[in-house]
Amino acid sequence: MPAPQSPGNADAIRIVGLTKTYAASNGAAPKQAVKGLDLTVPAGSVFGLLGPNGAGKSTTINILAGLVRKTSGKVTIWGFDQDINPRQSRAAIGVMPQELNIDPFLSPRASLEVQAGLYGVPKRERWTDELLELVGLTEQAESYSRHLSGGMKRRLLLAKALVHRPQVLVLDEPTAGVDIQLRDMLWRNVRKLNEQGMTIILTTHYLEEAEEMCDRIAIIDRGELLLCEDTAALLGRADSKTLVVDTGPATAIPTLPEGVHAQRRDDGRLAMSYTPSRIPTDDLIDALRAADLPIRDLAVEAPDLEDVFVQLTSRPTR
Ligand SMILES: Nc1ncnc2c1ncn2[C@@H]1O[C@H](COP(=O)(O)OP(=O)(O)OP(=O)(O)O)[C@@H](O)[C@H]1O
Repeated sequence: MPAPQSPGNADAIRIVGLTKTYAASNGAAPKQAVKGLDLTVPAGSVFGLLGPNGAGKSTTINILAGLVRKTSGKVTIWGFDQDINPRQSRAAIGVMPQELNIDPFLSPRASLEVQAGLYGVPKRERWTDELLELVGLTEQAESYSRHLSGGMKRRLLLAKALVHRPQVLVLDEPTAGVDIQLRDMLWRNVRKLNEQGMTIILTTHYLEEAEEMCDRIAIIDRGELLLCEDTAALLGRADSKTLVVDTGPATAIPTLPEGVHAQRRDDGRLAMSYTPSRIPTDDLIDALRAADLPIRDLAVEAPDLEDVFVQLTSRPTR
């Protein structure tokens, strides 16, 4: 697949002042799902859009995909303003949705051909065989899609999102409820496509996955942006560490500096959580020595994205 052309600037997506209010229906009040969102996704990045349930992630993605009409704001995809150049901005993005919206009576090959037709991809520019190969559906190419397993349907959705060779690929919760093999296949493909120059945007509830895959992460909550940073910088924000020490057969917890939270883990090791900006690691070691505890082995556990997320939103992801 040829590397996507540059958008003429460094941003794959630019969102300015985006709002979305769903109209009142069935007695429910109008719902403002997105409240003035500003967001920029650099070209070539793997970008994570995270947030608790109801944060406005799907609404934002559906606006990018042209499936939901924004209330106000400006959305530019690969340099094309959605309002001024709707066709080009739509052609620059491919979306793998959460729902398995596949025509059960079409084969995977026919689904891809129909999708290519919808995007106006000329026959000679189609890459149906390559796509089937990419997602591992060559053998099932001519079967009815209704006979595919759930995992195979998801793979077909990925292929469908790619028929028009978009510069930006959006994956909405791509691994929710999928098995490890499919997850590995997805991430291998995502890495490959990204190496070829495609910008990837993904939402996920699995923070380890975001931490591993994304080089930049935005966290939104209640329709507003809480932060948008490189993953490494984001992880550096959490001012917490855990010192885990094998103190031998001892079970008592020694006197430790104030503010240290200590517990014995199931394997007998002493785990001490502390705030490194306030309590030097040395003070913990000194406290163990003062209590005559041997230090047979020790490890420092760094904070992960889950810690940062909970600190920022005061809620777990689910
Ligand atoms: N069609 C709709 N009509 C009315 N309200 C809606 C509609 N779609 C979403 N909402 C509301 O808008 C808010 C944002 O929803 P959205 O689906 O964008 O969040 P999300 O971050 O994707 O959440 P999740 O992680 O649960 O998928 C929620 O309060 C939701 O109930």
